[in-house]
Amino acid sequence: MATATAVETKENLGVFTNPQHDLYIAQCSPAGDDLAPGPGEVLVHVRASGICGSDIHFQRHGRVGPTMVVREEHILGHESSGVVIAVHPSVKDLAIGDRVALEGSEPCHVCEECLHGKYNGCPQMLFKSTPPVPGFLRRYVKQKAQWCHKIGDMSYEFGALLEPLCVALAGIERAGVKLGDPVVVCGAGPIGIISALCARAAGAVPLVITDIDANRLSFAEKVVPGIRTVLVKRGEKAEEIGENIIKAAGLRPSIVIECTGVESSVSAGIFSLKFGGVIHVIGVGADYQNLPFMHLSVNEIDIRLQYRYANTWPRAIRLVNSGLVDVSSLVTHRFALKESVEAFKTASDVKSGAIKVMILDE
Ligand SMILES: NC(=O)c1ccc[n+]([C@@H]2O[C@H](COP(=O)([O-])OP(=O)(O)OC[C@H]3O[C@@H](n4cnc5c(N)ncnc54)[C@H](O)[C@@H]3O)[C@@H](O)[C@H]2O)c1
Ligand SMILES: OC[C@H](O)C(O)[C@@H](O)CO
Ligand SMILES: [Zn+2]
Ligand SMILES: [Zn+2]
Repeated sequence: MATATAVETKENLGVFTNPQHDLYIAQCSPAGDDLAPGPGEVLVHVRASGICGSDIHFQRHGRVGPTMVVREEHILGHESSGVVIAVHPSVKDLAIGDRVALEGSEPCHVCEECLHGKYNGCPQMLFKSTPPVPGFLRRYVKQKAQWCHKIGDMSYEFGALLEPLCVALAGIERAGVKLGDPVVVCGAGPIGIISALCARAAGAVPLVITDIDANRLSFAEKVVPGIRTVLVKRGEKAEEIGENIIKAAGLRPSIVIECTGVESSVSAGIFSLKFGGVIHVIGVGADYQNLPFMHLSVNEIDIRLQYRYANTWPRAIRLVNSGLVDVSSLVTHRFALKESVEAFKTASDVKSGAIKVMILDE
């Protein structure tokens, strides 16, 4: 097996933010002699990376929640795929030329959560792009072979979309969606739309999606066959939104998959649910939120939440390859690595009509 020293490389460039909220492209590691992968590692040329809402959050607000805080120069990106360009001799199951999707997780493998297969709860987790761990938004990255998922001849863009699909799959599993379940998705961003695609594939019917942005709802109607929409007006009471959801669905749903993290949207989802229903919250938001406690109590509504995913990639790859979950319409904008600043502007501007913005490198 060749090592990185045999590989011809261009300048390694990364997409950075910092505590001053700048966004810039600069030289980054690994470079030069450091490009050679270490034991258990491969060197990957990152070919496609999606911009996630949390990348925008880290840049604009400097943090996600109270613990994930940008305290120094920081490389963004955790929705990436690429091609293996060098392999350490200890790695037996990857070869130069393999296309791989990169999983950002790097857990400890020995704690209780890891041993029980819930490595997303690992207290020692080093998650790429969650500060202080640098992300994948760079040209070259060294990656443990274990966290490279082979994607065969799948396109790099689809490979990058596997990450938000994994978020949605973990959501569908924890929400417990079954054939014929009436399901509501709150928020028609990428996570909401992919969750709706997954819920549909899992047999949810009827399927409703909400948003405050009419364009996002139109987009959802185009890509998720048969979905019904509810336009939420700013300042509208959660109870009213709940009623509108029930009207659109024609009944009280049994499951809400909440993909905004906005307090009024979480409450609206709760008010729409039937007795014994489940609200599964993927969205992240304010550190403390008010919920309609007594309504939850007298309706025996279960609240579940989610922190990323575990063991979802193989399933996501099968779903995309089989066409059961069609992610082909989600990418609305494409930029080259050197245009990343523009890419972030587009992804953060609601008026751009962006759903998923991809950063590509040749
Ligand atoms: N739990 C996890 O592991 C995990 C993983 C990935 C993303 N997330 C979170 O999931 C959420 C969705 O991600 P995304 O990339 O789709 O984000 P996004 O910001 O693109 O989408 C959120 C959507 O919610 C809509 N919205 C805002 N307020 C609303 C309201 N009151 N009612 C209805 N809709 C409203 C917005 O218009 C937008 O379309 C984010 O909070 C993100 O940080 C969580
Ligand atoms: O880091 C906190 C983020 O919300 C998650 O890691 C998420 O974006 C993964 O897709
Ligand atoms: Zn993300
Ligand atoms: Zn662990």
